[in-house]
Amino acid sequence: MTRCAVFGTGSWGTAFAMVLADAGCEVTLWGRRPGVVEAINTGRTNPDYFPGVRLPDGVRATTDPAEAADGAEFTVFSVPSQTLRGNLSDWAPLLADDTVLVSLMKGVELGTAKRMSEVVQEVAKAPAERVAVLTGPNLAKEIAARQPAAAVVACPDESVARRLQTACHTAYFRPYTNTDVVGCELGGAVKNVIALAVGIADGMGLGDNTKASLITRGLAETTRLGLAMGADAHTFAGLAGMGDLVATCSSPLSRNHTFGTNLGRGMTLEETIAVTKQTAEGVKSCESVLDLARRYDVDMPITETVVGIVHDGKQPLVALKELMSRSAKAERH
Ligand SMILES: NC(=O)C1=CN([C@@H]2O[C@H](COP(=O)(O)OP(=O)(O)OC[C@H]3O[C@@H](n4cnc5c(N)ncnc54)[C@H](O)[C@@H]3O)[C@@H](O)[C@H]2O)C=CC1
Ligand SMILES: O=C(CO)COP(=O)(O)O
Repeated sequence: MTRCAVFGTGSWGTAFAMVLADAGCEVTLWGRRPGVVEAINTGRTNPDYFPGVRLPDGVRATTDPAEAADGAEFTVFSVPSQTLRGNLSDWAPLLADDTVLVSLMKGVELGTAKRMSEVVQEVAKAPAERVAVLTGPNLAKEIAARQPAAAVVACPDESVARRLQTACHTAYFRPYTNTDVVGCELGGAVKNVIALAVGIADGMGLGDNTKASLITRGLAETTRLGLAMGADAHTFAGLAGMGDLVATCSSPLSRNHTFGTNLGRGMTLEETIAVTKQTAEGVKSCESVLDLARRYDVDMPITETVVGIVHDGKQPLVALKELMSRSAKAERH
């Protein structure tokens, strides 16, 4: 039986552990909080994230990272992007040389502007061919309810992507393979920033034309950055790009969307952070995405606007007026 380790008992770590177990794997979840680990092992549920959802028998949990990592063919990471480097420094010595390292995370590291697979490669000293990412329109609560969804598993070594595809393929979860890791990761990280923008617009009471325009132009700026970084344009028209934008920008389940809505309704940043219980990656990653845009000399006006509102205290109405008063352009430039 395929053994998997999943580091992180939050929303997505737990739901993806369920997917792996439903696909026939034996999964050990690592969690830092003993109460959650105990509840998973004895109550067969994760009450903090999915109360009432029974976890498959193939999932157990531990607070011991060595126990989680032991014998894992796939080692999956699902902690907040900004803590991964610190976490993985502790775990790296425990990981087998041949385990496939899988990132579920949709963020870009502050300061270094590195994608999560780059952080994994660097800290675990693993070649790119042994590092994979999983992304796409996968709101954890819907996956935990076993509603049908598709995803992308990306790795430069397609045979590794195929192995991961098999490991997480169930009747309700349909993963496709891709070798464009850069495009897949950027799609996931930048859509969180665009979801903040759409949420802000929703909170301001704006309608569907505004939403569609932000999604479409958001995809245009994601693609521009991706092309500058060597990604394949087709990736952005797929599940990692358009697919995840549609899910995240339209769903009240999205933490990024909800975060933006609260800001758009007039909450301060501090008030919004206080009511946000789970990880909204775009709040920090909007700055690192803008950092990438500057490093690659790419124009990303929506991302810039989000940074202005979230970090520089710009009023949404003022920011929106500035965005709309940019010079007229060709749709493709
Ligand atoms: N929730 C979702 O629907 C989806 C989330 N993702 C991505 O998955 C990643 C994880 O997000 P979620 O599980 O949703 O977040 P979450 O907030 O639900 O869970 C995060 C987990 O990390 C733990 N954690 C927090 N700080 C930590 C630290 N310093 N060291 C170690 N562990 C720490 C928390 O205790 C929690 O178990 C993010 O990058 C997110 O973008 C991707 C697809 C879907
Ligand atoms: O990535 C997600 C869905 O694919 C989840 O989005 P949020 O992190 O905004 O909840």
